[in-house]
Amino acid sequence: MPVIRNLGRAASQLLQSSGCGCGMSLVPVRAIGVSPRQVASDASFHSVTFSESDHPRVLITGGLGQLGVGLAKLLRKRFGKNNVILSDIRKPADNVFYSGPFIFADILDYKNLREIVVNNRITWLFHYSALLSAVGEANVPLARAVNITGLHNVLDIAAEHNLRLFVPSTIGAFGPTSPRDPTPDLCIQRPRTIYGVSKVHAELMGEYYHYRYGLDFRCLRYPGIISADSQPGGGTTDYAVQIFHDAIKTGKFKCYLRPDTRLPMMYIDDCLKATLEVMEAPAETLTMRTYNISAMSFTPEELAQEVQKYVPELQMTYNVDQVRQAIADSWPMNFDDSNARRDWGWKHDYDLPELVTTMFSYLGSDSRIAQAN
Ligand SMILES: NC(=O)c1ccc[n+]([C@@H]2O[C@H](COP(=O)([O-])OP(=O)(O)OC[C@H]3O[C@@H](n4cnc5c(N)ncnc54)[C@H](O)[C@@H]3O)[C@@H](O)[C@H]2O)c1
Ligand SMILES: C[C@@H](O)[C@H](N)C(=O)O
Repeated sequence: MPVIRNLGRAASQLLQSSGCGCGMSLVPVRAIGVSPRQVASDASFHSVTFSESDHPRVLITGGLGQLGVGLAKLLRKRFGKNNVILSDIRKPADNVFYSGPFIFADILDYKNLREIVVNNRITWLFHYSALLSAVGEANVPLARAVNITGLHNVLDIAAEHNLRLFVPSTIGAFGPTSPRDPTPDLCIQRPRTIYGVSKVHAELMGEYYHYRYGLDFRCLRYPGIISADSQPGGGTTDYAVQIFHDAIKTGKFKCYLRPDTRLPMMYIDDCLKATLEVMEAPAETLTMRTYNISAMSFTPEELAQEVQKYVPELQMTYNVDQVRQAIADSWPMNFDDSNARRDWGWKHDYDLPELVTTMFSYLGSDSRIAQAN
């Protein structure tokens, strides 16, 4: 059992050399068939040290959802195709499979995830696996497992292997007792969805691991994200993507939120740009480890008016879904992201008109609109 012997040796060396005796530099390592042990956060038997000039070796979990494929594309452009591994528990489409490394990774399988990190010498991990707000309410036990147990696996592996870890949070981490207009970074967070509860837990656990074990944890609270070439995975803000597809295909859209429901939203390119920027920001510029980011806020009515500039005949009707409406009514209306703008220079590129123009230029080319012109 050489690995176990090494772990034991490292732990006892560290305990002996720990100056303050308070164990602050220890990271939690799970049992490998024996009782849990502690090893130095800079233990070298699993992690590989890279020089400053080397590219990170990246793993993206839950990478086949709305955001992961776009993130992989951006990171591969920056760090090289083979330095970015996309993973999920689903089967990738051909174009995704052939665009760069893809691997099966179930975040609930701790040992397999650990093996992937070790064998591929991962140094940065983007943890995208999650059940979003609406699907989470429909299956609370699964959401609890994926969003909370899965996060625990990722945190322990990241701490053990000195990874830089990005975990996205969300506007959904706030609740009805939070200030909603605007919502600052630090305020009451009492969300009423399992999704929101799990994201507050992720923020707090990540920050705790940062202060307790030195984990390089970075987190952004995303607004609802709008993308043209990927579908949302079952959230409350999905209507703002679907409206474009339905307007183009049928000229009609039935919205499940009330016309005056205001929520913060963002175009995917801004979201991914912010994610890379905060991961590359020098640690000393980060006065916090969890930041709000913002670009625009609109209601279904305002979005419809903007869409009607491209599809004037769009017929918008409303059939309110009580579950999603209650969620939206408890979320921020406007997001205060002044700390991100001050600390690491966050700046969005897309406002509402720019977003709508971009969506139609992606989706509109072989649509009814194009045929009519
Ligand atoms: N899309 C948004 O509007 C938005 C907004 C705020 C925050 N976020 C966060 O960004 C991240 C990515 O969001 P998304 O929209 O791409 O989500 P998504 O729902 O589209 O994709 C999530 C992915 O997780 C995978 N997954 C589920 N169970 C898994 C498991 N056991 N192991 C590994 N993978 C598993 C799913 O197969 C899916 O591909 C999530 O953490 C989400 O909370 C998204
Ligand atoms: C806002 C976000 O976290 C996600 N799009 C949801 O609606 O659940």
